[in-house]
Amino acid sequence: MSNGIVDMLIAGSKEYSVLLTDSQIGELIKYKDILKEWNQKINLTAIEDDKEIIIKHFIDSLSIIPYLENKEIKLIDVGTGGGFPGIPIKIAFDKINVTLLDSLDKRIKFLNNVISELKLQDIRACHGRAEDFGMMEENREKYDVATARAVANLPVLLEYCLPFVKVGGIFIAMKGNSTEEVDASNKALDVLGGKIEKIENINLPFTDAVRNIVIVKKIKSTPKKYPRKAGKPTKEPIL
Ligand SMILES: C[S@@+](CC[C@H](N)C(=O)[O-])C[C@H]1O[C@@H](n2cnc3c(N)ncnc32)[C@H](O)[C@@H]1O
Repeated sequence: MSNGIVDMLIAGSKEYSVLLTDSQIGELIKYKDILKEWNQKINLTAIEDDKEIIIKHFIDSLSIIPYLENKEIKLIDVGTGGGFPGIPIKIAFDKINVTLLDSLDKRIKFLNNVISELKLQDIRACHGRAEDFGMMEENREKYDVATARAVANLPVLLEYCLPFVKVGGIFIAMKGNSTEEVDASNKALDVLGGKIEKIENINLPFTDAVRNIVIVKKIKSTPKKYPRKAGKPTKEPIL
């Protein structure tokens, strides 16, 4: 294990007040190795360098932990891809119950392999589209938190994610510069039952990059007709 990347992981996560144990660090490094190995066979990430994986995938994923309540919450990560932010959050914050959702089955196979290799508990990887999954009774308004990073623009993401969130829960969108998307989201927020609680600008450690964390509070139940059928939210966003 290279000390350079371990030091980076420790220092970077500390910036977000996340103090990793030796065993959590070991799990993250093992996850990185499995990610790199599977990335040779299936497209999981364009980022292949160890340090870049640590910073742009792991530390970035951990940046939302300060916004989670410190109790046994249920979280769904929509469009999780290679497991971001859901898997680093699960590793660093063990008491959380995580559902990873993605529409590409080969990514789900990878995620199931990570879950079994790391012996992670209270986490499942599901193959499906947010539009279909969010209509199922067992998923509808059943989560305290929904997250999404690099999946779609905010009006579309609100339609994908708010149906999963209980009234009183939150949706956390991880964005670059979110100003235009936030401006375009008033109607979607109103229709789907959300309200922007805050937008945090945070610096990604070891880089000049600024990230926007958009926290949307679910203030009323989402009408049953949303999400609309698969593909419709992107083709005709609620604007
Ligand atoms: C650019 S990747 C981002 C992956 C990961 N969140 C990250 O930040 O590295 C977007 C992922 O969202 C998934 N996706 C896109 N639309 C989706 C939908 N409607 N329902 C579920 N997954 C979706 C894609 O299959 C892809 O894995």
